[in-house]
Amino acid sequence: MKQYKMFINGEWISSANNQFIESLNPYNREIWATIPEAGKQDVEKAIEAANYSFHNGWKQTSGYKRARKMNKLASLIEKNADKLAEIETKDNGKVTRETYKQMFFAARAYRFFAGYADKIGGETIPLDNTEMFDYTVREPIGVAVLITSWNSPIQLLTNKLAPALAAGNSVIIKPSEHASASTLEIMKLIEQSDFPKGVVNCVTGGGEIGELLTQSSNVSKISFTGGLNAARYIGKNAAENFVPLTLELGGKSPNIIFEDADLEKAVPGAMAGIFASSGQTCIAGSRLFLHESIVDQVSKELKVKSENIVLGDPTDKKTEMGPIANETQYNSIKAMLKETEDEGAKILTGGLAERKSKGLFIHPTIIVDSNNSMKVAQNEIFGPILTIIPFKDEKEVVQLANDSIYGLASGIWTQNLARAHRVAKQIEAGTVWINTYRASAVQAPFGGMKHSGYGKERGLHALLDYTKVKNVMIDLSEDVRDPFSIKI
Ligand SMILES: NC(=O)C1=CN([C@@H]2O[C@H](COP(=O)(O)OP(=O)(O)OC[C@H]3O[C@@H](n4cnc5c(N)ncnc54)[C@H](OP(=O)(O)O)[C@@H]3O)[C@@H](O)[C@H]2O)C=CC1
Ligand SMILES: CCCCCC/C=C/C(=O)O
Repeated sequence: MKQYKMFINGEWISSANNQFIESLNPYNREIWATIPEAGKQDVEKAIEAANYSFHNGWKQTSGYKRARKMNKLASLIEKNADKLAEIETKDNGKVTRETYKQMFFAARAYRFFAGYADKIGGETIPLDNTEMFDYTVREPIGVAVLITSWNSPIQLLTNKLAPALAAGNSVIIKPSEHASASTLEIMKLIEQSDFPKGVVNCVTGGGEIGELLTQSSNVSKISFTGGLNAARYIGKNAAENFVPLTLELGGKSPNIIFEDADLEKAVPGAMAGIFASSGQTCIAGSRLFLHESIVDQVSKELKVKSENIVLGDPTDKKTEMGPIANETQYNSIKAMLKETEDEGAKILTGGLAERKSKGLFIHPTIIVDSNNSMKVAQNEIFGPILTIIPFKDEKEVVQLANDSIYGLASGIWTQNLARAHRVAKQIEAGTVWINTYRASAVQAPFGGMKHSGYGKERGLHALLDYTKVKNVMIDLSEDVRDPFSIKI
C-alpha cells in the first residue's frame, strides 16, 4: 500500500491530525494508496507558506528564471510519463492510452506558458494630454487557490498551474479526494524543478478543505474545476473577499450532424464525444442532434460500433473504455439511467446491464425516443450515455442546442462551409468544433458560457487571468496644477 504525504512549504507532511483517505482503484476495487486528510491547521500552514514565498522572493523572480523551472518540470513530466499515466489510471480508471498522451500534452502546456513568462509586458498609452506619460504593468495576482476534479487530475491541474506560475503567482492546490495521487506525484517533480519552497503547495482532503481555502481572506485568486453546487459556495466565498474567480464547470454539449456531413468521420466523432473517458468529461457531446433524414442510418451504425467497444483493464492498450472512476459517480449514473427509463425514453443499447467484472463498468449507452426537455437531455450525467435527438432544419437545431443551462462545448458536422460558420456564430458555447470533436490545443482558450462557468484556461487568455493590471501616469510638464479641478 502506497502512503502519500502532502507537500506544504517544500516539505512532505502527514496531516496534523494524522487522518487519511483511502484511494480505490475502480477497476479491481482494491485500496491501493492512502492520502492525508488535511485539517484547518494544514490549510493555514499552506496559506502562510504560499504568502511568505510570494512576498519574499517569488514575485521578484524574473520571467526567465520562472520559465527555466517550468521547462525543467516539463522535461521531468515527459521522462516520467509512463509512471504518471499508470498512477492516474489506477486512481480514476481512465485508459492509459489517453492518460499517457495527456502527460505529453501537460509537458507541452508548461513549455507553452514558460515561453510567455518572460514576455509579460505592459503598454504605453497615448493620452489626450501629450505632456503626460502613461504605461501599464502586469503583475502577478498573489496566492492562487487551484481546485480540481477527479476525471483528468493532471490535465486539469496543468490548465491552472502552468499559467499561474508563468505569471509569477504562488499556489495552493486542492485535488479531488477521489483522485489525488497523480497530483502528489507532480509535486515530487515540482520539488526536483527547484521552485522555491512555498511557491507550490498541495493540500489533500475533501470538499471542506476547498471550502476553508476559498473562505480565506489571504488568497487573491481562485480557479475551480468541478460541479455547480460547489461552484455556488465558492462563488459566495470569493465574493465575500472580492477575489477574482475562474470557474470551469459542467456541460451538456450538443453535437450536431447535418444531412450533408461526411458520416465516415461524423460517426467516430460522435463516439469520441461521448464514449472517450467513459463519458466522464465536461466536454462530453452528450446530446447528439441528427437530421431527421439520417437518424435511422446513424443510430444503427452507432449501435453496432458502440457494442464493439472494448471495455476492460484500463492499463491494457487494447482497452477503449475503462471503468467509472468512483462508486459515487457510478451510483449517480445508474440512478440517472433508471430515471431515463421512467421518463419513457428508450435505451437502444447499453443501460443497466449487469457488469461481468469487479470493476465499476457502465456499458456504452444510447438513448432514443427522447426529446430535449427530458432530464436525460438537460442534466449532466458525466458517463457514457448518449441521447439522440432528431431535428428538421438549421433554425430548429440551433434553438434546441441552446436550450440548456450549460454552454461549454459543441460540435457541428457539415460539408457546407457557410452553414458551419453560420451555426457556429449562433451556438452559445465557449468551444465550437467543426468536423471534429474533443480536439485539444494548449494555445486555444477553453472555458464555458452560461452555467458552464467563466474565465478561460489555456492560451494567452488564461495567462492574463493570473495577472492584474497597474496603470502608471507621470506628469512630464512643469505646470503647477489647480488643486480644485481634475487634470485631463
Ligand atoms: N469545465 C471543465 O473544465 C471541467 C468541469 N468538470 C466538472 O466537474 C464536475 C465533476 O467533478 P466533481 O469532482 O464531482 O465536482 P465537485 O464540484 O464535487 O468537486 C470538484 C472539486 O471541488 C472540491 N469541492 C467540493 N465541494 C467544495 C466546496 N464547497 N468548496 C470548495 N471545494 C469544493 C472537490 O473536493 P472533493 O472531491 O475532494 O470533495 C473537488 O476537489 C462535473 O460537473 C464536470 O462537468 C470536470 C472536468 C473538467
Ligand atoms: C478543449 C478541451 C479542453 C478540455 C479540458 C478539460 C477536459 C478534461 C477531459 O476531457 O478529461
